[in-house]
Amino acid sequence: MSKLRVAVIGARGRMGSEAVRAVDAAEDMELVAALGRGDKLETLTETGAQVAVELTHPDAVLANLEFCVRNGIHAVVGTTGWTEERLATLRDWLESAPGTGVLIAPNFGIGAVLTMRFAQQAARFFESVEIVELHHPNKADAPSGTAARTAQLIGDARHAAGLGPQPDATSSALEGARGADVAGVPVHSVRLRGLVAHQEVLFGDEGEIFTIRHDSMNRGSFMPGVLLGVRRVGGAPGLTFGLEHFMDLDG
Ligand SMILES: NC(=O)C1=CN([C@@H]2O[C@H](COP(=O)(O)OP(=O)(O)OC[C@H]3O[C@@H](n4cnc5c(N)ncnc54)[C@H](O)[C@@H]3O)[C@@H](O)[C@H]2O)C=CC1
Ligand SMILES: O=C(O)C1=N[C@H](C(=O)O)C[C@H](O)C1
Repeated sequence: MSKLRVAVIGARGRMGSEAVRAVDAAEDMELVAALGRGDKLETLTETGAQVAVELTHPDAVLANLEFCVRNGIHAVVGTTGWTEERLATLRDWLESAPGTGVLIAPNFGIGAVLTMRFAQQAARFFESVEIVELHHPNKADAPSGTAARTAQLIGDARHAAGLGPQPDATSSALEGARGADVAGVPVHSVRLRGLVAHQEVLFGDEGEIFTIRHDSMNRGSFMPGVLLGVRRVGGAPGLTFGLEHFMDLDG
């Protein structure tokens, strides 16, 4: 069986270098290109890449994906910074490229995907909810893509269940003290040397607290998810948002 021809964009970064190693070690894949900042995207077409793994920066990801989609190269994207407007732009490009698939995974960690699912399930049962995400201090964005996605899923579930805003009597606060409001959920971002990627979702109601916590101790933890995405994205034309769509969570 022929191997999947895979490229990594952002190959010299923390995640990209790990992805290069993982793709290289996968028996069903061939690493055909490892692009860093300043390298030409044309290398992707010249090397016949079938799937590109995109792990760069929110400012760079759209241009890289435009090139991939216009050239029929499937993409597995870990880069953060997605807004509805950016997603709409990407969907427009994909409409003109039937057969091309893009997976955007806010988090490739299996435990992080489960955290999001469990938080979504728990949302309607608790009056209060807050998210604390904790990352290394070199991270470019805050809140994390994972926390933003988790908050959105919780906010949507609360709305669907008819829950109103959560109680909060704060009438005076230093700016930022209550975190960022994402879909009605306060999100607090910690940046601390020594951390990799961590998240706590705290649910509260009268007399009980329910906490869901996930810790990525190293970036190797993301690689099974990256490889799953690479194997599956070619069979999923259009935009897939979230690795859970390639996992049998209810099985
Ligand atoms: N979805 C997930 O599970 C994960 C996502 N991330 C996200 O992945 C992204 C990268 O994270 P890190 O690897 O920690 O960052 P990093 O800063 O270590 O690496 C990014 C690399 O991309 C390069 N780069 C920037 N612009 C480029 C361009 N136009 N073309 C090619 N290379 C370019 C940089 O020079 C750098 O080497 C971030 O958005 C981060 O939040 C990080 C970890 C897990
Ligand atoms: O930058 C990181 O490190 C991570 N970014 C992603 C995010 O913003 O959610 C995924 C993970 O948290 C690590």
